[in-house]
Amino acid sequence: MSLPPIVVFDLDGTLAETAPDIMRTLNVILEQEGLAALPLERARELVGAGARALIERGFKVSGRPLDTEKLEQLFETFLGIYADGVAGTSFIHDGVGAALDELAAEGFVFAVCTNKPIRHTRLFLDHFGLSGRFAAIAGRDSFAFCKPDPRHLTETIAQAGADPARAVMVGDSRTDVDTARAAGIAVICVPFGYTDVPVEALAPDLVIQHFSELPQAVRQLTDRKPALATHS
Ligand SMILES: O=C(O)COP(=O)(O)O
Ligand SMILES: [Mg+2]
Repeated sequence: MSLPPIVVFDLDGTLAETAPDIMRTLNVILEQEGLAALPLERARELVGAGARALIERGFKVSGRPLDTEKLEQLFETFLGIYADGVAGTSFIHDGVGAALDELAAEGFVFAVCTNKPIRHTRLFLDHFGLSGRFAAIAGRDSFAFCKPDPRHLTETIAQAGADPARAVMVGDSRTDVDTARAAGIAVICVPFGYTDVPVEALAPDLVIQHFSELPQAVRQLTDRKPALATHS
């Protein structure tokens, strides 16, 4: 018996457009602190490394210093506000469901590996009725490490009970490409997420323009690798 092949998805900017709700939450915090709200376009450079980094980056571009204690306090505030509006105007990208159906029919299993806190990740996926589609869901606080640490990805794959030799990561940022490379796992990028450089510059194995291209891209990257035999 062999372990199933797997596609591991990043969440923010990859499976879903979540920036409006994330930026709205950040802006509540900035305004509470007497700073100007930032436009949605800034999401490409601000989102991608988790909520703490988002707040730090938001203060930095606003020219306001932020000490560790204050950051922790604002982070707690962020968690509460965002939990109440995690799926306000966010949406799942077109073609995700059909791509999962097609790959599932070929024996693939799926997981989510995101730097979003696990609480928000579950709230979000539950809202869209997607939680049941993933064999494992790992947020930034699910383990003692998170992307770009490759163990966030490899432990997610292990938790899903899948074959790391036939695994593909799908992401939108340098963090995802760095994580996959460090784990020795193939990586596909989508160009519609949150990155300050074009994804082509990150040199992923493949770039897809739409989720309708995902099944073919995944086949291309997993086909020639033999399945690892299990020892049980
Ligand atoms: O919320 C973030 O900053 C990052 O989340 P992601 O890992 O799903 O892109
Ligand atoms: Mg992302």
